[in-house]
Amino acid sequence: MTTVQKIKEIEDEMAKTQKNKATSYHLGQLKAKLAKLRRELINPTGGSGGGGGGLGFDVARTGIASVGFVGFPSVGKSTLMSKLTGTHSEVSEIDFTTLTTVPGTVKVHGAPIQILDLPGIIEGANDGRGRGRQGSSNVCGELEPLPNRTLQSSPVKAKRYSPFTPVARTCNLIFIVLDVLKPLGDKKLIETELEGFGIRLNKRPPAILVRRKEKGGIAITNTVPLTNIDQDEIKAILSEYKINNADIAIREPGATADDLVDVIEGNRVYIPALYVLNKIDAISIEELDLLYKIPMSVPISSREWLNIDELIEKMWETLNLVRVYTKPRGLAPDYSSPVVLRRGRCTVEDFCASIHKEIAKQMKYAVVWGASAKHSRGQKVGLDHILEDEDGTNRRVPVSSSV
Ligand SMILES: Nc1nc2c(ncn2[C@@H]2O[C@H](COP(=O)(O)OP(=O)(O)OP(=O)(O)O)[C@@H](O)[C@H]2O)c(=O)[nH]1
Ligand SMILES: [K+]
Ligand SMILES: [Mg+2]
Repeated sequence: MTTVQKIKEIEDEMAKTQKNKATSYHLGQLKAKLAKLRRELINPTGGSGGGGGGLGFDVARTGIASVGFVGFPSVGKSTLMSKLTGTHSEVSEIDFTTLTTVPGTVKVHGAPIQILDLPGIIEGANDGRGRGRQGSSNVCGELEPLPNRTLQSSPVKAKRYSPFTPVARTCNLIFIVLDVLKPLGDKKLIETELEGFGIRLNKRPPAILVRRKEKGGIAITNTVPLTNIDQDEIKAILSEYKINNADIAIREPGATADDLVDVIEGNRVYIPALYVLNKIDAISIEELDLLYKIPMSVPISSREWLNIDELIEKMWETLNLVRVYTKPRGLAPDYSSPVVLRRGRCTVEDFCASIHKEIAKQMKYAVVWGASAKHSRGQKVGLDHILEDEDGTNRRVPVSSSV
């Protein structure tokens, strides 16, 4: 039996098992088994991660942040990418027009952001057409066009896997591009596809600690009520992973068995996602009103260039970047090309490192003004000072250097 067949078998069994006290141990076991099989699929040779590996598609990465366009064929990913970045990516009404990842760059508020136009998601891993999964022959990411997918096919019968999804794991933001003229169920199918690759959308890592020990058995503590997972499930999962001695601390409200599996597997990536609802030029105002109810979504028309400003603003907010303007001594700050840092990695040291790795070593202090500084005329700060968006700092950070 192939891994894909084994996965299908477990999924079928889970679908027909009702969750109750008597079945929770069994369900916990199945969830852990499923996660292990999926890991094999991401990374067939074993080992860690699945950050792309042999299945990924190498593309030169530029800019401080990247946005990957994920979606079924012909939803308008390339139309959007081409117009947004000015980089040509073939557009046509024929499905699977884009066969490799096409990178481009768009400058938003002075920050260069890489856009990755990914090929349309493929269906049919179960019947052997989902290339890239079974062997290593697909490492270059080349694909032949496949016949049009059937829109009505049920999610259980037609599992869709794309060998390009691993690229999505490395993005800072994912645009799930949907065609508003097609069934909304496609949203769920894409989410499931990405989840299968260890991608968690619009979610934080669960606050669950698993500390393995040499001996002493299993000790479970929880600071929140366990509403979605019970002791049997926890035990089944631990046993499936052959964890016999460990302290488990659950602090995540509403933690589930899947959360626990995620923590044990450890190779999950947590990426924000926006749902880009394309082709609104082809629907009525009443239908448009309904679309606005979908959380984290932006209705647009890439062909008619409608509502793109809102999309760019949402993209900017969600990327949560920190711009730092540098100021040469005696001159006005340079507002045109900020140093762009990512939230959580935006100390003065990170700032220095992004210019030159030697700078931090020589630096005694930096002068910073803006939201993170105490006074408007500038504050002397050390390497560990955390910068805020639109802060300014002196360009000649090293006191001694000859920059
Ligand atoms: N009505 C309408 N059609 C659009 C819009 N955006 C794209 N299209 C059309 O949809 C078709 C597919 O567009 P592409 O940009 O090639 O779609 P894609 O998602 O890149 O497709 P693949 O590369 O095959 O996965 C083309 O005929 C486009 O002209 C839109 O906003 N409105
Ligand atoms: K297309
Ligand atoms: Mg395309």
